[in-house]
Amino acid sequence: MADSTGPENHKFSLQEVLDSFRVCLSEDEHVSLERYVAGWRGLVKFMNSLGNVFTFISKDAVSKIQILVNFLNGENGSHYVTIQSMVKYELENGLVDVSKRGTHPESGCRTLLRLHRALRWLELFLERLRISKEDGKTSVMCADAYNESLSQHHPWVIRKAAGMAFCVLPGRPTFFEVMNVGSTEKVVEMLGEAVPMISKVYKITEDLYAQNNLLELP
Ligand SMILES: CCCCCCCCCCCCC/C=C/[C@@H](O)[C@H](COP(=O)(O)O)NC(=O)CCCCCCCCCCCCCCC
Repeated sequence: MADSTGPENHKFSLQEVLDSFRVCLSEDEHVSLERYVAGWRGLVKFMNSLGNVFTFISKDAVSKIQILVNFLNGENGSHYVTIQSMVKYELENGLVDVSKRGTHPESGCRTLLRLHRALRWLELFLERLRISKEDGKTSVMCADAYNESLSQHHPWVIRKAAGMAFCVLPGRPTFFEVMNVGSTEKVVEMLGEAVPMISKVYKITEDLYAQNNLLELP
């Protein structure tokens, strides 16, 4: 009998989540917003399964995901099919606050930029996890990845709170177990495939934002 439980109910695997970032790319390197957002949804679910201390992080991610979902389901949804079409549509129609926050504080472009910056953190963190040894500390990997990327965009108080959350991250064995991918070898293999895909999505988005001068949107 076919599995009728659907992706929401069957046992959570990080592999499926990371797959979203593979399938969000079309052959001509357009990035599907719906699948990008689906990837983030899965990541948030994973993060929530690690404990309540991460709620302040996931809340922010969830509200950003929701903003994008509203655009996707809204009357102009056809312009939000890919990140490329979203950028074009919002810029051509003056829907982005470019230098300071004004009439469009929650544009798709600035909202996605926040997730995009966090994707760089994810890429760096997963790569550290992939090459880590048995006694590797997830808190250190996470903090190093954060300091090298996302932290540069955060004020002191957020950096402090993030640092505290990292300290209570579960250790590498628990982390690998919660991923629900299988043996350590399997996890490493899965990460070996996922990280380059995430890098690719990151790079395409980064280039698109750079070409349109969108990397510092308020
Ligand atoms: C698994 C450990 C989770 C560590 C997550 C590391 C990221 C730390 C980010 C701390 C963000 C704190 C919340 C607030 C952020 C906002 O101020 C800030 C700016 O927004 P604004 O311009 O609208 O004001 N927002 C952001 O930068 C967006 C942050 C989005 C964070 C999403 C993190 C999701 C992490 C998913 C974890 C999955 C781990 C999988 C690993 C196997």
